[in-house]
Amino acid sequence: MKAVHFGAGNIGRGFIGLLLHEAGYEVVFADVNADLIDAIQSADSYDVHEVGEGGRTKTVTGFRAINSAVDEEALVSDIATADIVTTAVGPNVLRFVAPVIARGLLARSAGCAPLAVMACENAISATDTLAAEIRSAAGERATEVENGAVFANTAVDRIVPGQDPAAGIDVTVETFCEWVIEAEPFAGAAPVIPGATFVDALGPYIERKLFTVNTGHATAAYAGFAAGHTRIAEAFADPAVRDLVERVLRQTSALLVAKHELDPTKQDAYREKILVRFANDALPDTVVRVGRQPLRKLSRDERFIGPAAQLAERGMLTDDLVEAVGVAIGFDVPEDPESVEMQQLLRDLTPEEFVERVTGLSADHPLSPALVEIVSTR
Ligand SMILES: NC(=O)c1ccc[n+]([C@@H]2O[C@H](COP(=O)([O-])OP(=O)(O)OC[C@H]3O[C@@H](n4cnc5c(N)ncnc54)[C@H](O)[C@@H]3O)[C@@H](O)[C@H]2O)c1
Ligand SMILES: O=P(O)(O)OC[C@@H](O)[C@@H](O)[C@H](O)[C@H](O)CO
Repeated sequence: MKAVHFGAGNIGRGFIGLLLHEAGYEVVFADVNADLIDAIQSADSYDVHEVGEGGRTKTVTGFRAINSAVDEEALVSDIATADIVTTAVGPNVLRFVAPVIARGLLARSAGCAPLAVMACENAISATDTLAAEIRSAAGERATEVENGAVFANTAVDRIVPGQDPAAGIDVTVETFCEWVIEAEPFAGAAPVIPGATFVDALGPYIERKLFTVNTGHATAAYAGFAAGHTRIAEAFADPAVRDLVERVLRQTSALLVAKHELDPTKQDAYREKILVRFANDALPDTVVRVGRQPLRKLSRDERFIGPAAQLAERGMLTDDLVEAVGVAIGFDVPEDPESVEMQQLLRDLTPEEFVERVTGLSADHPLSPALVEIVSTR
């Protein structure tokens, strides 16, 4: 069995690659980072170090690596004979990996089993986005790629921080992990991945994950950055940062309970477990990594505006989320291109224009006035 995985970075090596290996797949990592690909190609194994309570070290073997920027033919040939294609490249990169996946799908032999395609990104319906890009890349042959693949959305949860360059290709991760995959597209023939959970409806899972783990994480990052902290655990130990995170997550939990009819007690327990994960001092995670790409994080369906807009539409409280957005726009990190662009937009646009451009909300949306006000005060 073979899986081609795009993105040999933190989550690629530290989570998806590990679980696919444990499920018995040969993993072919595809990445555009030449140094990383060289390092993976010259290794026979790498270690995934889980840190925190009960942490263990797991070893991954049986992988190969392809530089997808220079060796597209090899990649097409591996996709043509693979069972699974996964991605962990970032939601904005999906359109760049779609054409080669389309080529690989079109190169498959007639009669071979459909290729399972699963995007493992922090975004709602990321596989649907990837599928649309693959169909578009296939042009007139879109029906052929559609018939040759099963596209399944997923939700992935494991905090994998940036890695110490001295660690080589080994990865340090938290002990917790959860990979939830929608079962329905497989029509009863889902791949066997013991570390993953297949569910009938992914919607509640991805929103619960993105609007709890990621909303809280980003709030800790932006408030931590504003308070001068470097590491997430250090930021989260700051009572003012923790207070904002807890308030924000009470608001997103109210939405999740109301919208998905989650058991409030279970959602409280889920939230508390996440707060413990943020406090994991053994995890060398930074506010700069967690806050990365603030324009993506402040976009319409993402971790702040997604829940806040839905709360506002339901007439529910949004003040803590709006406060967090006000803190987020202070994220000023010269090495993060989206942070630089956001600061430029703040200088160039009126608050009304900034809110419309960045959040995608029109002026008549019930959340817009509060956002315009918070942007005006910064
Ligand atoms: N790190 C985490 O804690 C975590 C947890 C859950 C989900 N995620 C999600 O996983 C995805 C990846 O995050 P990450 O933290 O692993 O990032 P990362 O930067 O460590 O890894 C991304 C990898 O993708 C590669 N890449 C970029 N463009 C590419 C292309 N065109 N083709 C092939 N490879 C390409 C990069 O070189 C890099 O190695 C994101 O969507 C993120 O939100 C991350
Ligand atoms: O990957 P991003 O940029 O969408 O979000 C940063 C972190 O919040 C994220 O990577 C978490 O560590 C992860 O989502 C935990 O499952």
